[in-house]
Amino acid sequence: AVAARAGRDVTLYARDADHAARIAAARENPRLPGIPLAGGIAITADLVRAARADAVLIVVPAQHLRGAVMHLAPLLRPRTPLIACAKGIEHGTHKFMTEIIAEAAPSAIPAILSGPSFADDVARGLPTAVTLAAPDEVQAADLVQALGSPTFRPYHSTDVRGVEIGGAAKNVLAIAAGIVSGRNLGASALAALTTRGFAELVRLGRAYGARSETLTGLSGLGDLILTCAGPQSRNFAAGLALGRGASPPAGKLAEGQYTAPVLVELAASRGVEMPVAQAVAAILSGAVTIDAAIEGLMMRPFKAEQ
Ligand SMILES: NC(=O)C1=CN([C@@H]2O[C@H](COP(=O)(O)OP(=O)(O)OC[C@H]3O[C@@H](n4cnc5c(N)ncnc54)[C@H](O)[C@@H]3O)[C@@H](O)[C@H]2O)C=CC1
Ligand SMILES: O=C(CO)COP(=O)(O)O
Repeated sequence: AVAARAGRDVTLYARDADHAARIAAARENPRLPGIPLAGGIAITADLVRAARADAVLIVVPAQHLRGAVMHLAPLLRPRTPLIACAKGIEHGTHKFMTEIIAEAAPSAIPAILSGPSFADDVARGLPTAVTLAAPDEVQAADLVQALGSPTFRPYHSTDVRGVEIGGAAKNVLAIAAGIVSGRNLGASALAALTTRGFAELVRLGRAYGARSETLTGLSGLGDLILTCAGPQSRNFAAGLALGRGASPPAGKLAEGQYTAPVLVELAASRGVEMPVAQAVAAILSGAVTIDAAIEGLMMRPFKAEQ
């Protein structure tokens, strides 16, 4: 929808032919009900046709990115920008989204699009600002020109890893924010949790050489604020349910559930303290109860704020 609004010729690919046919007939994606697809958008289940593009946005969940890119790679023209829109870290390999693209499609140009942007808001054409990062600044700026419009404002960046860390970490922290709300711990606790969560995100980012303007920018602090604000976020909603002693809503992708254990492993491998993320991972694995995790966070030794 964004690319069409920016004047691009757009092909929307779905791997399931029946699903593609239903979207084409209804001119609406069932995952975004009530939002008509712009007339010019072509729908296909033919990957060869979809791959004949000047640039590709890949919007599969993080743990499925490698598989999707492996199918796509042999069909792409060399040096096609492949823009990952997923937020996460691959299990087992600890790889970020653009690292997976670089491995699975070595002749493509890896890029990442991230920032505070609920699909529903973006598709409706509500004002949105995001970060688009690629290793080469001219390439990143070209992609911004191709996708930007009066309602969608991408900022370009070359800090690919900083953008990826913000997007992956904020989902885990949003689960924690949801838990705090679900447990009725109050607005003060939610603000404290979000702020100390941000300190963790920054620590991990710094360990990877991320720029501070990225971590405090749209893809870091910006997306953390959005996702920790309420149940429109699926990650927050998952945490909210857990906090109330229920199961996360079925059929709603909460990437933070998959990212949490990998994020904790990654942080440990770099000697970075991430107690909130650690608590989320432990709650999700059943290693601790929510109340014990909260007590554990509050009982940590007092220290200087950093
Ligand atoms: N929905 C949102 O507001 C936003 C989502 N994201 C990120 O985008 C990523 C995807 O999320 P959503 O689109 O919301 O999830 P979703 O669950 O609504 O849709 C994911 C789609 O990918 C398809 N899929 C899964 N594996 C596939 C494969 N191997 N090949 C082709 N298609 C495959 C699924 O069938 C599904 O239709 C996540 O990493 C999420 O964090 C980022 C910003 C906003
Ligand atoms: O990443 C998002 C907004 O920027 C979407 O958040 P959820 O996946 O938690 O719904």
